[in-house]
Amino acid sequence: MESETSNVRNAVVLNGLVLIGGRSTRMGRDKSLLTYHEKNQREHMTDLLSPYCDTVFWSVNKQQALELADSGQPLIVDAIDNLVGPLNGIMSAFKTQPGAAWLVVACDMPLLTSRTFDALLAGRNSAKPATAFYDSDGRFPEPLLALWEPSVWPLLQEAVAAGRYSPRQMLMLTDAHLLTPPDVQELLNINDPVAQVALKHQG
Ligand SMILES: Nc1nc2c(ncn2[C@@H]2O[C@H](COP(=O)(O)OP(=O)(O)OP(=O)(O)O)[C@@H](O)[C@H]2O)c(=O)[nH]1
Repeated sequence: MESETSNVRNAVVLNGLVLIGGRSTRMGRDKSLLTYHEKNQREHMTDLLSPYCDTVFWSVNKQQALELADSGQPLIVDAIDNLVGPLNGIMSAFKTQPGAAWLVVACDMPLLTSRTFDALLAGRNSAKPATAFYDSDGRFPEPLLALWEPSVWPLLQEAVAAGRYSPRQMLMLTDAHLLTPPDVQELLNINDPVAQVALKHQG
């Protein structure tokens, strides 16, 4: 009975969202256009998400929306006024399709593999507003790889109205279901050229 119930809950559309709308000020170049694998990060992440998702969207800022208008790539444009940061992408996705669940990933996690996504999907608890991993210190949720359920949408709206804009805070406030990642190294963010060079030397 339990598994039947969770199957019914999981019958909602699951979309992918690759966050590429950031400013990349620390990197000095658009992080989503960096190439660590055969394709740049925005395309590589799309390939990783595709097997799990009905449609994979790129979460873009308004300038990128103009540049990518003819790309054929499904886009979600930041639509929340005065909100800069990844939460704008997540909120805008729910605004577009409130009834869908969203598998959201940042573009700057080049070590992610399907092993981590398999674990997230296998550990999904759709009775909770979100499922995510503990980050490298093992105490807090990693904010930019998470599966957000439709039930989180009103909670996000309330939080933003109260002036809270951090996805990590959202996961904590909403009592997200948290998992231990199969390999915490895969959650590494590469935000600046020093980290990028260190990664190259490491690999
Ligand atoms: N759609 C959207 N995505 C964002 C926004 N800000 C950040 N992101 C994405 O969220 C992820 C994490 O971004 P951060 O590293 O915190 O910020 P950033 O702007 O990319 O980089 P910095 O300017 O160096 O802080 C990346 O995948 C970004 O592309 C935003 O305002 N809108």
